[in-house]
Amino acid sequence: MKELPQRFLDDMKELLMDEYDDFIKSYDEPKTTGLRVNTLKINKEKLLNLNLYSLKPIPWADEGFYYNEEIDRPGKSPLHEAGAYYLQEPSAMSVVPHLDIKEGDKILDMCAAPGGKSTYILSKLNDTGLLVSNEINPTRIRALGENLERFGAKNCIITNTDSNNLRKVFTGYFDKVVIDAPCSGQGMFRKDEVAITDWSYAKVLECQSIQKDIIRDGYDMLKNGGILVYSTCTFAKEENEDVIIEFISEHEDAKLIEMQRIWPHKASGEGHFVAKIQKLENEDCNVKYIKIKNNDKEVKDYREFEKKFLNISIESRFDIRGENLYLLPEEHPDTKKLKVLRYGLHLGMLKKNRFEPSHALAHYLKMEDVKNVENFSVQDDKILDYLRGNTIETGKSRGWVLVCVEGIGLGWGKESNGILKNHYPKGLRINY
Ligand SMILES: C[S@@+](CC[C@H](N)C(=O)[O-])C[C@H]1O[C@@H](n2cnc3c(N)ncnc32)[C@H](O)[C@@H]1O
Repeated sequence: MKELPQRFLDDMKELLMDEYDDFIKSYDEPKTTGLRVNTLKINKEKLLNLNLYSLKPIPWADEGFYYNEEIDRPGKSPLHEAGAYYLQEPSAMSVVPHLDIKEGDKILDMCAAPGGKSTYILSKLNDTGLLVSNEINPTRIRALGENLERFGAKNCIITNTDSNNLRKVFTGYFDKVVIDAPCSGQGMFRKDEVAITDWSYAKVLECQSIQKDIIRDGYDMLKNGGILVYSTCTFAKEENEDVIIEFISEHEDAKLIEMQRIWPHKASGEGHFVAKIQKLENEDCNVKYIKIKNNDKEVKDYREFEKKFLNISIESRFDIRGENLYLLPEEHPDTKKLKVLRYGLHLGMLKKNRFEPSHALAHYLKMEDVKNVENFSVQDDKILDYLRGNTIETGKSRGWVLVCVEGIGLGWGKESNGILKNHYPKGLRINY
């Protein structure tokens, strides 16, 4: 490993005192790796029974497991492509449990890309409530979009803006806000040498200034009694306790519920800081809602697709943008002042006299929701062939078919003359 910066070592010595030597020794250990089960798609027992990886439970996350990257490759599995789990650094899984999510909660993830916390929130919401998943960086937001799509939830809006713009739209609205703040990334040193090269004390102070701004904005967006969870993957006190203590001292009605650290020399994880704050003041909510139009005529082709190929009928909460048909979330705040990447579930395209289902819909539907299904075991090479973009010989001619792995939707195929034409998106096809 690269040499650690002297300023970092001096600060850690001052902070950790007698524990400092153990902390430094932890840098000789291999980095930890984890996966988190998406309970919207598969339960833990089923994944464990498939016996694919050497999984060990992560103590602070019910859905989380350590895997051994020397022998396991969970990122290269059709189950990963199907959104059955998300690969996440184990200590980062400690954040969402602090939100104590209840079904129906309205939640904001303010710094969301690539989606570690947002995907966990979607599993916990169990397709109820609302998640607004925001990312300021227009490049990083692409990975966020793909990861959230794979998780297959309908009540989700993805925005691309800063905390100040969000605050103007959502003051006093959310039950829970999570701020996984941009930080100087000291907890990344063991897994990424670039994090060591990029680090400087100036960066600590620069991040602290951003952190102070975004925590204020995040707090304004909570309703009375709402919970804010602030986290970082850095060890610097300046970016953790100092930010929280200054914030609490400036907000009489903010109650600090807890602050917790995961240290790499005390637990199996790269390290994380989490603070939980409750808002005990009334804030007028300024949110307006989108008016839902009656568009039965425009969605006629979609309804025909539904009758022919699905066993369910989706609620009439449609939004049509050009050829694109969306299902609005149950809670549908008006976000026209914000840059929005995704507003609810993309159902597909309204083409001339026909409807073409989207990849997002394939991830959303359960196997039993669809009339025509080709379901493969994860060990079957045909599923890899499908993910590579190849056609499948089925001997049937049923039209739209949902291709599944272990009962989880992966993507569409269109069947005619005994051949299933591949509709797995070109940009997502695998090369292994
Ligand atoms: C620690 S990462 C988030 C990781 C993510 N929560 C996860 O679990 O996958 C911090 C994110 O904050 C974003 N960010 C940077 N400055 C920001 C700002 N002023 N407001 C909101 N987000 C910001 C960064 O682009 C980065 O994606």
